[in-house]
Amino acid sequence: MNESYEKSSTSTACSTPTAGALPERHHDVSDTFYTSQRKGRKYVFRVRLDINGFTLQRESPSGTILKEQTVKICNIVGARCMRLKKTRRLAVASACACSNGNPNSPAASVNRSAATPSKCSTASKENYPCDDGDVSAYLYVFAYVLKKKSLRSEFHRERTVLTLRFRSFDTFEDNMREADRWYRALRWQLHRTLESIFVVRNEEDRRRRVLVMLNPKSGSGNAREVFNMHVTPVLNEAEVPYDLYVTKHSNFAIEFMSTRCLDAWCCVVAVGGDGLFHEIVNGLLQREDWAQVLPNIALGIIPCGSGNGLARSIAHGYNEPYFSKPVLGAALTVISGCSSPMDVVRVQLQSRSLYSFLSIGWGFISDVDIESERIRVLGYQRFTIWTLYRLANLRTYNGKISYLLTEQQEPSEQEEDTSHTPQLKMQTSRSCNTHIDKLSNTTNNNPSFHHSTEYLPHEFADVISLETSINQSFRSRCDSWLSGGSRRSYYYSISESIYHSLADESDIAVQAAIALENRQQNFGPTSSLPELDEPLPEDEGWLVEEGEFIMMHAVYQTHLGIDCYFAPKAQMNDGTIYLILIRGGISRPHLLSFLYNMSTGTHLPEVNNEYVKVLPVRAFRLEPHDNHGIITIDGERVEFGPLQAEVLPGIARVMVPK
Ligand SMILES: Nc1ncnc2c1ncn2[C@@H]1O[C@H](COP(=O)(O)OP(=O)(O)OP(=O)(O)O)[C@@H](O)[C@H]1O
Repeated sequence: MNESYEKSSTSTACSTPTAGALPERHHDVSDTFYTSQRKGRKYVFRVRLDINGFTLQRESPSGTILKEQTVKICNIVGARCMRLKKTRRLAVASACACSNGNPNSPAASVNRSAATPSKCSTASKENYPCDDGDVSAYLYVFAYVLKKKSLRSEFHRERTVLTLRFRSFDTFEDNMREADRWYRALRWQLHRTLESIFVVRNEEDRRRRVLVMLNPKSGSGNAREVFNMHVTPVLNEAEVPYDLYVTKHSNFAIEFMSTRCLDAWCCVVAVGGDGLFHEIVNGLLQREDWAQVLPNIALGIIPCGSGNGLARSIAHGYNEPYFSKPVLGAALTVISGCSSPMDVVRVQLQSRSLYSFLSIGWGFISDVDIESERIRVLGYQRFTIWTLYRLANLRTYNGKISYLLTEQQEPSEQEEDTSHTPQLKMQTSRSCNTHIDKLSNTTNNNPSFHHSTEYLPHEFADVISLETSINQSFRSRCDSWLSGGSRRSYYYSISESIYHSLADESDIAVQAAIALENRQQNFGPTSSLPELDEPLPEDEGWLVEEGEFIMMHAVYQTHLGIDCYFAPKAQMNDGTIYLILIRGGISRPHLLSFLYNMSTGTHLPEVNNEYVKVLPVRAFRLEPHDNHGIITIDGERVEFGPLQAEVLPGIARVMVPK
């Protein structure tokens, strides 16, 4: 959807172009625009931008308001001021049109200009053919609005471009100043809704960027294409600077996160599955300075794996549509600037301890998760197929599970109210495309941008792909994000980068794993549990379940996968592990019904019964009596044997939708 409005040449308000920043207490802007349609009818619009977003009021000639539309600030990701690239024919045909779908309309041209944008500066005139007679400046506002196709259908996000055309003044420069004033007002409003994690307290602080960690082997192996095609356009629209690292082997992300200086980044986004996110969390908690780093770095995920339990749980928890465009929703989450505390579970195995954000499994579900790896090529379907196979060949496991029940708590109110943080300065508060700076030669406020390659150690330098940067030109960014396959863009395309994945058994991958194990020290919060080989204290209320089990699954997010609504009561930071036990002896139809209903979250009994139990706990210990079986943590296989786990409420921060 695109909407285009032209600034009336008879505008009344705010018609004096102002070059500098807006005064702090006056960031609302309003003006009169008009649209005209093919049949020649003109509509007058009052357009206002304030803390709520854009309000567009259509007026009758007598000044009565006929219709009001809003584009909410929470749905707006960014804006661009540009000079429209068009041929003379289009210039004539498109004047002031706002008709949707009109190929000649400026709005329709937005999409084309996204492909070859006319960078709006005097210099750009030389590079791009412009209609010399048109001195208009355009403000394109990008929003992703919640829509429903029909009453019955699910909500989905639809990209909307609102186009405002400024042409009250005789020169392009003056019109651009006016467009830029609106642009700055919008940036101001957008920044007000950001959390402190995305802002710096004073101008001396180092500018920080988004660290993107991408696993090219996630899911069906198309994470790079997904990122290029669906994520970078959104990051660019929102002017979010980022650095992309493509993992070379497993444990790459652990190594990176645990050993590198992370000062350059305000958040880490995993483009992959839960396994990659697990590596990121564990890498961070293997740092000696974890206590300083963890609260100051938000963690995000773009779902490209085969399970995607965390991404689904985040979307579910915030009523964000997931199924139509999961990657788009996650990309919008990343740029939302919002984060929430998230529980992490500390797991003690016999040989080491590690951290988990999703689940610990023993038995049926873990068997399916790991054994179905051999049919990974089928994507998410591999789980369904292997579930049926395991059901036909049911196994039971003998063991003892001890646990400490928890009181159900309200989620902690740790989120700061940062909606009004005027003393803070947004890290990305200056756009590289604020052409007005070039036009008016205002270099004084130019912060010195640090390109993060300066923080790169040599061994990682070859995997960075300089996809985008706030100080690169818009043109080069477009080249890089438009298509990994296009000829023009291949210089920037990561598919042409020197990245080569390494097989797990390759020398480098093996050496990396050994180095990691040798170096592995566990920092992170200290455990409140006794050592794994020590008895549990009798006076602390530990309870025990013992015997034959089909499975034990401990979960702390709502979803284990996109359609596995496993723990409906779980919340991101409720300090609770949901321990779900299925005992041996359960009938196959009962088990089948449990498994079948997992997709709707109706598989758990209201009241625990002989075979199925749901136990909200804060810690537990698993002691298998067999010497074989599969144990998974966050869907990844770990050593088989006894383990114990305890919840660390809200110690990490995860990026969430607005
Ligand atoms: N370049 C790589 N080559 C091979 N394996 C890798 C590479 N990068 C990461 N890995 C490993 O791949 C494993 C799985 O990755 P990831 O979680 O991203 O995808 P997935 O398993 O398909 O998704 P999910 O965990 O949601 O099921 C991780 O444990 C990680 O260690």
